[in-house]
Amino acid sequence: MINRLVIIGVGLVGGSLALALRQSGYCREVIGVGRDRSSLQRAQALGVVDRSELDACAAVRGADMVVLATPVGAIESVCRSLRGCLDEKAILTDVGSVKGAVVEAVQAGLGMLPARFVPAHPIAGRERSGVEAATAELYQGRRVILTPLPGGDPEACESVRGMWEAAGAVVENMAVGHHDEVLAATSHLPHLLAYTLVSSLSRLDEQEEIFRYAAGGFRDFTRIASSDPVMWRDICLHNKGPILDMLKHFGRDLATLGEAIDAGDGDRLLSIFQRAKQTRDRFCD
Ligand SMILES: NC(=O)c1ccc[n+]([C@@H]2O[C@H](COP(=O)([O-])OP(=O)(O)OC[C@H]3O[C@@H](n4cnc5c(N)ncnc54)[C@H](O)[C@@H]3O)[C@@H](O)[C@H]2O)c1
Ligand SMILES: O=C(O)C(=O)C[C@]1(C(=O)O)C=C[C@@H](O)C=C1
Repeated sequence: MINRLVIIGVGLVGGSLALALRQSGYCREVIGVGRDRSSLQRAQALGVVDRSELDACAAVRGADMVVLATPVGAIESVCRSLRGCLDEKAILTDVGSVKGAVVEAVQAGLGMLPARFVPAHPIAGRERSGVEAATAELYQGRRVILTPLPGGDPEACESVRGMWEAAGAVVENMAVGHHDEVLAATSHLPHLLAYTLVSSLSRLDEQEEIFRYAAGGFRDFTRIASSDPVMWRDICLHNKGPILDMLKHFGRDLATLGEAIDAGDGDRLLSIFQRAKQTRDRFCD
C-alpha cells in the first residue's frame, strides 16, 4: 500500500498509473504536480488526482512514492527542484522511455543518486497524450521493465514492483544499457520510421491526393506518427547511440530491398517477406 503518491507530470502515463492505483485502492492519496494550474485542475476534475501542487518540493514532503512522469528531457530540471525535499524513506521512480539518460539526469538534478531510486518503464502507451487520454486499464497485462541500479535498495525495488503489479502490469528486471538497446529496436525505430514516412509523404506535391487514398495499411503503419513530438524528440536526443545503430542496420536492409527490386530478384524479395511474416506471426497476435 502507498500512503501518499506524488505524480510529477500528470499526462497519459502518470495519469493512467494514478487512475489504476486509485481504482485498485492501492494508495490513500494521489498528489499531481505540473507546470500549469489549468491542466492540474482538469486532472482533479477527471478524478485522476486528489489534489495538485505547482511546487514540486512542497508536494513531495511526506510522500512515500514519487513518480517522475514528464518527458525525459524535463527530468533533470524537475530533480533540481527536488533537491533536499525528498523524505529519507521516500521512494523515487520514473516512467521514461529511455533509462541510461534518465539515471544521469536524476543524478545531475539531485546532485546524487538516492539508494531508493528505481528506474522503471511501462511498455504500454498510445499515440494520444495528456491527462484526457489516461485510462485505468492502460497497464492491464502489459510489461513494465525495472532497471535497478547497483547498490540500490532492494526493498524500494520491491515496492515499485508491487505498485506496478497493483496497476495490473507484469514486471521484469533488466540492466539499464540492455533496456536502451532493446527498446531502440522495438519501440524507438518503429516510431522514427512512422514519423519519417508521414513527414516524407507530406512533402510531396500530390499529398492531398495521396492521403485521400490512404487506407488500412497506411493507418496501421502510421498510427504512432500521431504520438507526442516533444516526447519523441527527447527520446532521440537521450538514446542516441542505440538509435543510430538501429537506423544504420535498418538503412542497410532498406538498401538491399531496393537493390532486389531494381534487379527484379523475386527470390530475394520472397525470402525477405517470408522471414518477416514468420517472425511477426510468431511474436505478435
Ligand atoms: N506515451 C507513451 O506511449 C509512453 C509509454 C511509456 C513511457 N512513456 C514515457 O512517459 C513519460 C510521459 O509521457 P506521456 O505520454 O505521459 O506524456 P504526456 O505529454 O501525456 O504527459 C507528460 C506530462 O508532463 C508534464 N510536464 C512536462 N514538463 C514538465 C515539467 N518540467 N514539470 C512538470 N510537469 C511537466 C506535461 O505538462 C504533461 O502533463 C515520458 O518520459 C515518456 O517517455 C510514454
Ligand atoms: O502503443 C503505442 O502507441 C506506443 O507507442 C507505446 C510505446 C511502444 O510500444 O513503443 C511507446 C513508447 C514507450 O516508451 C512504450 C510503449
